[in-house]
Amino acid sequence: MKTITIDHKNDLHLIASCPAVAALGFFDGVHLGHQKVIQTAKKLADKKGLKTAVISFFPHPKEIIGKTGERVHYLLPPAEKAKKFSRLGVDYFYLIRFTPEFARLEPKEFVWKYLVPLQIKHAVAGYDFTYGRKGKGSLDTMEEDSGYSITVTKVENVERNDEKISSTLIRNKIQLGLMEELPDYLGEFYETKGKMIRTDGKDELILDRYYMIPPKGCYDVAIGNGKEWFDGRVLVTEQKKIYWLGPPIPSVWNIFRVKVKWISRNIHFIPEIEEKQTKNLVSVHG
Ligand SMILES: Cc1cc2nc3c(=O)[nH]c(=O)nc-3n(C[C@H](O)[C@H](O)[C@H](O)COP(=O)(O)O)c2cc1C
Ligand SMILES: Nc1ncnc2c1ncn2[C@@H]1O[C@H](COP(=O)(O)OP(=O)(O)OP(=O)(O)O)[C@@H](O)[C@H]1O
Repeated sequence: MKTITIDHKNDLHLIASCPAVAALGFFDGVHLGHQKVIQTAKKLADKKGLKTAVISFFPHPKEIIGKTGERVHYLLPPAEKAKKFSRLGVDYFYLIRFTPEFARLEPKEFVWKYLVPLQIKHAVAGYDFTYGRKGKGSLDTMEEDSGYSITVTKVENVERNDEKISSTLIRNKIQLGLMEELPDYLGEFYETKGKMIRTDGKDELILDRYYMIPPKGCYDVAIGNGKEWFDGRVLVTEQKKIYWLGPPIPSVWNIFRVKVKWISRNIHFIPEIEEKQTKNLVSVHG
């Protein structure tokens, strides 16, 4: 898969792309609803003999046009989103820099300045996808906006428990520490990346940017070093610091860079007691 970052300086006619079916949207977390949209685009592309593209944005539109200072709690950094797209069989990931200037484009301007030069022949999105200034464009307006050069497919909502799966719903679950419920929405456990560092005799996990950390509590997790997974427990403190609680990690493990799969909140461990104990931890390495 080719990732192409686009800002207003790019001349899109010079980008080496092929005619494609594009899935459109922000796709934070690449949850099961997003996967359905991308799989639909892929199937249609295969049928039409075209490439599959995802057109997305960064940062999140809310950070640019929302109330000043509004912070979006991202589920995944763009590079991890890209890996998930690649696994779904996407050929081109066009990542457009969302700027105030870009947000002001009228729906038609977006279609003619971006979709047409990128050779998008067919667009796929969910019912609630919008584009252009004040989100005035939708799949219902895209065919006309493009002078009927782009056809569209609207994907039915993917639901769980009578509710539309959404990035917002997943963010809310994480904020409540309901990590064990996430596979129902993501199709797998929530996975984050970071580094494990030793500070004051304790092993602290520092997540990379653009991931969410659940609230204060003890969690069962699995950490991965790229080859294998190791089960253990972490403590998340009020200040969102994450400490490894054990069991001791085999010393042969290179654990500087780690993946962390958040499995469930462990209600048998009380954060206050664990926090006191971490103060006495000397080493968790075997
Ligand atoms: C060219 C363009 C301009 C946009 N301008 C606005 C805007 O003025 N206000 C707004 O709330 N959203 C704006 N958006 C964001 C869209 O409404 C929408 O959130 C975005 O395309 C992602 O779709 P999704 O939320 O369905 O994933 C714009 C999007 C595009 C592509
Ligand atoms: N549950 C779903 N079923 C089908 N399509 C979906 C679903 N959720 C989102 N989509 C579609 O996937 C694309 C990306 O959507 P978007 O990033 O807005 O997801 P979202 O989960 O609704 O996010 P948020 O909660 O931040 O609004 C859009 O085309 C959107 O319509």
